[in-house]
Amino acid sequence: MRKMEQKLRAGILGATGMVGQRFISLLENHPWFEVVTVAASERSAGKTYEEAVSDRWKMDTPMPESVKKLVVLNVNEVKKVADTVDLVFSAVDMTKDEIKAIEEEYAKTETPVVSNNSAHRWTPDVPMVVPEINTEHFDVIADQKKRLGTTRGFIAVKPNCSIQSYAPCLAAWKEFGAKEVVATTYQAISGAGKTFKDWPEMVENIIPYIGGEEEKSEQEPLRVLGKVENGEIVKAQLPKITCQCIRVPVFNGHTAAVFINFEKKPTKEQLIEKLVNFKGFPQEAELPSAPKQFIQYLEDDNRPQVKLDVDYERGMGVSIGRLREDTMFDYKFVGLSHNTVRGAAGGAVLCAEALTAKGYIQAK
Ligand SMILES: N[C@@H](CC=O)C(=O)O
Repeated sequence: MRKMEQKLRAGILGATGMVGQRFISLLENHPWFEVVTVAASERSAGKTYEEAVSDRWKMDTPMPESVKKLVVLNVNEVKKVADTVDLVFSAVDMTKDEIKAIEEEYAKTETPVVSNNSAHRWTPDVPMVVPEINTEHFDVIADQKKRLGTTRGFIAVKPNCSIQSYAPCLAAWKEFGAKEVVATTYQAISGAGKTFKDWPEMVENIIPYIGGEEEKSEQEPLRVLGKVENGEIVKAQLPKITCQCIRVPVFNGHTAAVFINFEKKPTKEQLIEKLVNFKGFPQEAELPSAPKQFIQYLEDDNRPQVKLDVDYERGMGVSIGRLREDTMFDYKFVGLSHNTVRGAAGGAVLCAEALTAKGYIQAK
């Protein structure tokens, strides 16, 4: 792993919410980034982070001492926040249009923005990256900077949490030409920023609707698998994906049950071999948050299980199991990933590490 002479100063936008808290806990003792600024809505501004969050801390590790006394800044005071940092992680909770605008404002202060939000996921010159799959999409940053009129400020995003338990398989199996995918996701309540305490109706319940989620789950893998053409990302045409997204009474961990057809049907052994050997830039560059093994394949019929497997590779790995031939499709399988680590803050931190290692983010 590369050593940093001086850590980069990081700010967290939307620091008091569930994903903001996850950023803070993942960045505790991070070798490259140090959280120096926390920003949130006007309601929290002026309080210490500890006061602003008080009994709303939802992580299973204690609030890091290093952030407790930081005074929360107003996220709308863009220049004031940007002046204190080298990059920001964004988990702001606003309308899509407001997020689009404020993330661009931050980029225009020459501050790289690495965002967990969906607002810019389809902006043509904004890369949406799973670092094991498509860091070549960072190439569009040069065109984005021209559009924004910046020299170092830009926006990069990570995709939705729901796709992380099956999209990596599609990338690993690219040479077999996946052509049709039917997926059902079983999504944890932390994806909605909730605990069972603040969402008691989810106890022993299933809700078959998550607003906007099915479109994201069907379309976003295609952008991740797409290519860069003339400074823009052009999405892949295949596979066709149809998806149902269901909220289940689990705290952390999104599971997906997937059926798949290929152009060239591989053997089960070939599929497993591709999964377990799949790696990318994070593993080659030994990025600090990279899982050593991105995808594990579990042979037992009763795996992956949320309780046993959600924290695989500190929540940064993906667990696949139950791969078998199907009567209507070529194969079916089950995938699991940690929705607030790999699927949210952890995915964004890995993205920022890849951007730093490739020279897109430096000290101001
Ligand atoms: N929208 C998702 C969160 C993913 O980023 C969910 O509700 O689970």
